[in-house]
Amino acid sequence: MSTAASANSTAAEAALKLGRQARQASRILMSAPDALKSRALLAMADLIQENREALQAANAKDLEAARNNGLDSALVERLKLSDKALETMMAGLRQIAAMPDPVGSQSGSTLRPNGMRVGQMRVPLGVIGIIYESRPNVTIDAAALCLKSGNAAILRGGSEAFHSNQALAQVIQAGLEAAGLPSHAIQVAGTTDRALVGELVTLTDYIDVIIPRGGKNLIARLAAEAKVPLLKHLDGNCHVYVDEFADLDKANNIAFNAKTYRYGICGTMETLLVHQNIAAAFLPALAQRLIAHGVELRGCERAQALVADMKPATEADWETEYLAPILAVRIVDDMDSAIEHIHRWSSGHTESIVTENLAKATRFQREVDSSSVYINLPTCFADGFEYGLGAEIGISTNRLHARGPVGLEGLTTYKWVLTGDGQLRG
Ligand SMILES: NC(=O)C1=CN([C@@H]2O[C@H](COP(=O)(O)OP(=O)(O)OC[C@H]3O[C@@H](n4cnc5c(N)ncnc54)[C@H](OP(=O)(O)O)[C@@H]3O)[C@@H](O)[C@H]2O)C=CC1
Ligand SMILES: N[C@@H](CCC(=O)OP(=O)(O)O)C(=O)O
Repeated sequence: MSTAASANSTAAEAALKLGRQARQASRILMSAPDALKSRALLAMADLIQENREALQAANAKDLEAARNNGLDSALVERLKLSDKALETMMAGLRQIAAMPDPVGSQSGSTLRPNGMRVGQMRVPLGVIGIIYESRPNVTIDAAALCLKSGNAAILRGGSEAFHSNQALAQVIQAGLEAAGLPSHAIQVAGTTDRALVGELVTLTDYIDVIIPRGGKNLIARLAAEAKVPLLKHLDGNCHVYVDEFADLDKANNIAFNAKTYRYGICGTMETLLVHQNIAAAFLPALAQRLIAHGVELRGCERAQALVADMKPATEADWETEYLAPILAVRIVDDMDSAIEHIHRWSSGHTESIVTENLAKATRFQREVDSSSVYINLPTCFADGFEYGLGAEIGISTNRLHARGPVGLEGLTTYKWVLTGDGQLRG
């Protein structure tokens, strides 16, 4: 067997093992009592606290390798298990433990003329495979949300976070054991081999949904190879449109926050659209503030005429998710042109309008077809915790079955439940 063929057969075996174990665990997890699931989550939070040093030591290995490999600073930042990141992870686990269990809740009960009752019951999706970026907090957020919603999970994080994720896997395993839940309920892939991803996405007997969080490279592969349904969490080419009726101070702060809160997250504004009537009054001051903060601006000709230090933007800039201190700027004739630009170039993640005109704001919110559409808010609010979901698996850019930040409810589906008293059909 050639080396490549042998690597693939190893990946196939590893994927099959993960899938089988997950399916077995999911049968138990589907009907596990909330008290046990919450006990496991609280145990994981305590274990993070107790193992802070070991977790940060594992993370230090990843950080050193990342710096040696010249990883971009925004990406190094999201890789870091700082004290604050650990605190946030523990808070998230405790918060999710305290949330109501969606599994088993019933809704929409109606009484049919023949006396039978028809309703719906929330049930887990089953086994979820998650392929995500090099961001260790996602390992805990995803584990917590999947467990609480009764789903078994196979987690495949980015290769730069390998040591951190292996250390977190031990915390997850110990937490499951402490609650007497199957240890395969949440499995963290023990390899960075991308061949495993290729195998996992074909395991239709064992995996019900794959959630890919990532960029164009990942999705190109999955679009070609996946047989398991995908709940895509893809790139965020997000826009802020500053309308002619905007409060300019408010708009300045919103645009600045949308770009600079964190450059590496998918909710970061990548293109600013400005109505021509307020461009001269608005753009130079914001540009000065952004440039002083280290942001490079690339603009259309009209924007360049207003800001000296602006490079020319090309079509590639309208399309690019920089995830970096770079912002594309375009002056538009009116709101319709802004919406047209968004529909042409947006990735359907998150967009925002800044205006004091309620009618225009409402029309923008209705007509822009992205998973989240804001009025007078920065796009970096695209986050499950900020939406009150406790945490998020990510931001779904799918149209089905969940859109935007996906929390517990997004990880469930429903079954119809009917109750009668011997009614017969026909
Ligand atoms: N909508 C959302 O919720 C989210 C969207 N994103 C988007 O992700 C992108 C940035 O993250 P980034 O880390 O660069 O994403 P990547 O797409 O490079 O990586 C994400 C994951 O996919 C894996 N991967 C990438 N390409 C392949 C492939 N061809 N075959 C198998 N596995 C692959 C990576 O593994 P490996 O480590 O081997 O490269 C990693 O685990 C941005 O576009 C961002 O907006 C990110 C997070 C959440
Ligand atoms: N929603 C999260 C970010 C999610 C996300 O995709 O981040 P990243 O992995 O940096 O692209 C937040 O706002 O912190």
